[in-house]
Amino acid sequence: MNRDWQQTSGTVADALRIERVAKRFGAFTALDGVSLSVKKGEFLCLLGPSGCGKTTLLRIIAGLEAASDGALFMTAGESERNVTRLPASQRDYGIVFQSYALFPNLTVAQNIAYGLKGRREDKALRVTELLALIGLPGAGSKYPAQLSGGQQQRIALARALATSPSLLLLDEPLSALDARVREHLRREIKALQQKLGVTTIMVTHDQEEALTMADRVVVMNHGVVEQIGTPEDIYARPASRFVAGFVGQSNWLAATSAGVGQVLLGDALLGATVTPPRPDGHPLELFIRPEDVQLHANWSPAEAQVANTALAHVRKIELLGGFYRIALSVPGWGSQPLLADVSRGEFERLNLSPERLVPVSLPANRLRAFVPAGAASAGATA
Ligand SMILES: Nc1ncnc2c1ncn2[C@@H]1O[C@H](COP(=O)(O)OP(=O)(O)OP(=O)(O)O)[C@@H](O)[C@H]1O
Repeated sequence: MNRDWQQTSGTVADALRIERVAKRFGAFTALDGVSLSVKKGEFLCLLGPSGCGKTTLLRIIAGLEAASDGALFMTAGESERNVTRLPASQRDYGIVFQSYALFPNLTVAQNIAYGLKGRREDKALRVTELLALIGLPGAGSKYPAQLSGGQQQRIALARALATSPSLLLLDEPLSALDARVREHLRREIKALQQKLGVTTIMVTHDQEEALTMADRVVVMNHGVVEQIGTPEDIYARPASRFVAGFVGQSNWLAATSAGVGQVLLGDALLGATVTPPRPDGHPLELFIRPEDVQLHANWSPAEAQVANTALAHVRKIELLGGFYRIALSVPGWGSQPLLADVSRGEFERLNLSPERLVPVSLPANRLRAFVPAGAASAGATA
């Protein structure tokens, strides 16, 4: 047995383990101690803004770039292998890049068969199987230029899957396609990945893509991992100020800490999730999604007693397709702008109109407090 292989216990559920990987380009640190593991059969997305290091991490996993520090382990059967120094050609993965990267002078069938070894008839059989799998059964004799962008990317996917690799790496595979094709292919790739159960890591800067396709999302910023979680975790329970601001729409309200689980917003004490606790008077930024802001039809005694409730002025009403976005300001909370998203049915029930007063609540379990970006001891809610 190769000495790089070792029996492991408890980690074989992980297809890939990355331990404190760093990458430096001269004096610049592109990755700063990234650790994560990918479960067998999982679809993991690396999400982050341009330059955060996600492509560099994918290239290190592929062996196309060497890590400056740290280690990578891949699992095969019951064994885990240290692949940190293994050349790309000896790693078991298929890869799809943003640009289709098909050979223009080879037919679709020849492109797919490119990495396959063995008898000609076996290869032909495998190509037919793969073409059926990606929904292009008759395309084998065509050339890439005769296919649309979306079709070419499906061929690239078939080529990456041809050798049945244990790991599928996708580097922004949809970003060169137009929106409609992109959405369609998202669903196709996800369905194919689930059908084959192939462990997949996809790089994207598109949050919608990550949230709709991934089992877990790794949010990166400036070469570090900000949060790893399910799409629901990332969206509803962001672990840092950066994640909260990067993913989805959010309201940000300046407040100060005021005791355990409480904040002072304008003149009002509100309940909020503030962890770790901050000393009283510490500046905070309150975060709440527009769809979590609740509007009430009446200012009844029952509503008045709901915690975190006050009267708001309706400033502006916008119809954004399937829902209304209502701009509010609440004098009792310092009159900072506050957006609320309500469904069309809810909008009718509320009978809203500009300059009306409407009771508004910020549910304490959806109201999260972060230390403002750039403030000392940058902290986050858990
Ligand atoms: N070969 C290189 N030499 C020097 N700097 C590099 C090299 N490759 C990447 N970088 C730098 O490392 C940082 C991370 O790059 P990377 O391509 O991983 O980012 P990314 O998150 O994938 O962004 P994008 O979506 O724009 O590709 C960037 O600031 C980039 O300029």
